[in-house]
Amino acid sequence: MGAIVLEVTGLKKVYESTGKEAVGDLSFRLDAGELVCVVGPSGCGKTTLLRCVAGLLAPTAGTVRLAGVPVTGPPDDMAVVFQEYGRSLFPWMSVRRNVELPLKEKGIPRARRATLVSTALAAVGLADVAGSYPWQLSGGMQQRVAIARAMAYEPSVLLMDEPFAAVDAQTRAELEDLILRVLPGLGTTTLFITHDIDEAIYLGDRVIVLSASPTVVLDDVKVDLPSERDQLATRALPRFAELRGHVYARIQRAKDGPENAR
Ligand SMILES: Nc1ncnc2c1ncn2[C@@H]1O[C@H](COP(=O)(O)OP(=O)(O)OP(=O)(O)O)[C@@H](O)[C@H]1O
Repeated sequence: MGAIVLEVTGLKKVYESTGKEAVGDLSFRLDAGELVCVVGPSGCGKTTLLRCVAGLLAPTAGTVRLAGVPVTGPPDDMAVVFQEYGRSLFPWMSVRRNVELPLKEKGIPRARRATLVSTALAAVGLADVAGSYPWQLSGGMQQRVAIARAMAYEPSVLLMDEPFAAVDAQTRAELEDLILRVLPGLGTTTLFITHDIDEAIYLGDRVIVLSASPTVVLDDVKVDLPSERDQLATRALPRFAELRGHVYARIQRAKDGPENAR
């Protein structure tokens, strides 16, 4: 494996307004180029974790390091794809402009921007709707625009917060395969949050299982399936079923809280 790209150490988050301890004590690391999925019971602090990693929320204790540098605000070389595609795209900007905007802010020259935008839109199969507006597209297409925007940005780390939770099952499978197809070529390190155990195993090199809140890491499961994944063949493998059973059992126990889950 490559160098450690993302390192979370002793992360704790207490929301001061309510006194709620959303994240208890989390530590894990991601190596260069890995796609690591995070699963856990509902309300266990997955989104809180992602916001702390993204530098959008200050942790109460602990650190997040990106290539060894502590994260104290949104890092330049990180991109985030949220679940709510409807709210993450600007409705008054064309698809092309939406994808281009962060590249402008990054200071990338016009010609290079045009190449990056065209390449990303072609990779997600949206080259022919570059001039359309987000509200003219289906939900799945809008989420593909958000993925293209993240890809074009060429981040060293990509964070995805239940990005496919709001699309139908068929679109979801297509978007999962899109991720598997495009990310390896970018060399991006990805933290992918999902509540779907099958999705976590299908996509991940590893699956990190979180306990109920206050959250700790219960398990860090290596997904030892062939790296070439296929919606039907991979999910039919006996090893896939074993991994699913293992993670499922972990989460069931995790619902009882960290002290009962080990
Ligand atoms: N801004 C906030 N202020 C106070 N409490 C919050 C805030 N955001 C989240 N919480 C609480 O922190 C806990 C963790 O919430 P979070 O959204 O991080 O969990 P989650 O695992 O992403 O949830 P889900 O699986 O339902 O998406 C919950 O009890 C939630 O109510």
